[in-house]
Amino acid sequence: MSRPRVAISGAGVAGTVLAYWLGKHNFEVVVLERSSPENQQGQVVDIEGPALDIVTKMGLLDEIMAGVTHEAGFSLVDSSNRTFGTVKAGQTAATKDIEIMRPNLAAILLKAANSFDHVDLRYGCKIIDLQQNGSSVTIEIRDREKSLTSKETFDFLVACDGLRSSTRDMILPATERDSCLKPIDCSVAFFNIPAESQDRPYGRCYHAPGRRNASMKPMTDKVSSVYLCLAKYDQRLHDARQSRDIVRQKQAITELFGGAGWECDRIIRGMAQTENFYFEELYQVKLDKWSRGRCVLLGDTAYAPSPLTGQGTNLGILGAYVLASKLVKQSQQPEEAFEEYEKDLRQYVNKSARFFSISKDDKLRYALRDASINQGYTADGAEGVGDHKECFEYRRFNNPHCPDDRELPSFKTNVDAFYSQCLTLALNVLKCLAIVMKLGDDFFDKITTKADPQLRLLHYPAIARSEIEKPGHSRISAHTDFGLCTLLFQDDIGGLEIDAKHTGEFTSAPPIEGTVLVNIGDLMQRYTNGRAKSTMHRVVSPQKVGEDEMLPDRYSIPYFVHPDPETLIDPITLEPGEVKKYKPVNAKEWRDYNTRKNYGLGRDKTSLSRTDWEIEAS
Ligand SMILES: O=C(O)CCC(=O)C(=O)O
Ligand SMILES: [Fe+2]
Repeated sequence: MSRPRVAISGAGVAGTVLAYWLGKHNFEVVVLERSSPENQQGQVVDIEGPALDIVTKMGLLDEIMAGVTHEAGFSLVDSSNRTFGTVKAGQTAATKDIEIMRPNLAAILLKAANSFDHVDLRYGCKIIDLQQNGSSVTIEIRDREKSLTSKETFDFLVACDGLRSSTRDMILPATERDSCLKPIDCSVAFFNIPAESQDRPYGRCYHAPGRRNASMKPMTDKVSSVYLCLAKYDQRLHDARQSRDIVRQKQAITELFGGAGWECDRIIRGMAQTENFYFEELYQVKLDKWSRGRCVLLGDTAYAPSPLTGQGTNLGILGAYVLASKLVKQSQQPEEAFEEYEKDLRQYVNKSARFFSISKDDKLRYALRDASINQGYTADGAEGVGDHKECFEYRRFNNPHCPDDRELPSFKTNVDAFYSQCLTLALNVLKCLAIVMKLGDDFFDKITTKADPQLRLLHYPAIARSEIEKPGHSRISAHTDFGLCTLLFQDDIGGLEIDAKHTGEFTSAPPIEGTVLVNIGDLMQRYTNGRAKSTMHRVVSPQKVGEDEMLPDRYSIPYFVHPDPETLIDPITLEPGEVKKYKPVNAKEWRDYNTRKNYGLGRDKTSLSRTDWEIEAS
């Protein structure tokens, strides 16, 4: 049997790791890279979790360790370079154990892939057309150096030529080409500038007004690496990006960051001189399916989490390894191998799916046990047999039943990072609510200094429509949330419905890309003496259900915002003679009471009678 012949477009991290593993298993591999070897771009990347195990298996750990940057940690600085906080390496996600310059990592991986005779790396080569039939893919390759165009046939093709992959455009149907790129309204530039003594040992990060951020990391004695970021859409930057004109891009950035404080003027002077300059508007890539026939997508080309997550490299390495292992097992049925690769890897791309995919016994090791520590796993049926869901509750202070990063690689780190972002957003949402309710804009600040809100990862397993539409059944039945407010993140399956005025009439609240839904909770209703009404909501069948009449898995993440535990929620009256509609409640007792009630966990131990706690549904 002849060995399988595979084309890989893109010699980045994912492409070279794949070439290595397929080469090791005797595949004939042709890697096509449009740029030249010395033209590898990129700044610092982290390697962690399963990706670290993979490079270790490749025997590359020592070489990678020799090339790591030596950053002692990260300081937050003000406009005069005064430090107002430092986080040492290893204490946070900001400085990882293994941080390496992307071009250095790429060179190490490339050398490893190149060690096999039957791996052929071709630079300056671009795929300009492709055709596939049921058993092979024929691609037309343009070799820039030789000014030649040739056609070659392969058993399959793997596209991993980046976020804006042109090979992907040839593989996907026209309707999906642009729609898979999701802008996140954030632009970044990175480049190196001459080092100065203050650049080490700590990386430094400076926030300037107007959603601007400048960060610097120590690289070598000679150079430091700079990141500039604007966290909003900007027309000038957008036009400059579209023009592909580096002079114009540098000009737009100079206008934006010149005079912004800290070392921004030094940075701008350095940027004017630097050759290694990269500027990009950030996107995520999201696709329902990563393969078409004999062609498959890998790494950022298929699933780009955006560079801000720091996960792109790790997912690229992991994806390449998983794809190689499936192809080695099933080289004669690549379509099946592609499906298995996708099934396995999606768990890592969708972080909450990662937790729910472990065995039920393992999940139960992290079970929620105590209402006063509302944290841990709850299985399908725990909140009543009519609901069809499983949850993992996560808190920042009371978090004893959470798998650590060794038990479930990267899980806690990822959820933690997301949790902090939610907390910042939640406190800002509360501020807005306080302003509109004329309570004074720091009203909620005073009662959220040690707040321990609850992030809930929710999984609604795939289920037949007939099952969910039986009387008394839903994905989650109609209810109000019991905290102050809830930030609700949903995937794109749909099915959430809302009855904001408690009239019994529900309207659909479909997911809107890039938005977060905010529910008012019962505690806010009590606190505002009924001025703000808690949002009644439920999750039922989505408006469109596939021909098989099955509801697919649905994932959502509510973030329930609770005040400091000792807060007394005594209704605020604003009008003369206004009568309080609710008795005062202690925030912790309220939270415990409702948790116990929802999960049927033990008896109510408070002195108040049940009626004191209930909040009317109308
Ligand atoms: O999954 C959803 O969209 C809603 C979840 C929810 O309402 C809850 O967990 O309280
Ligand atoms: Fe809810």
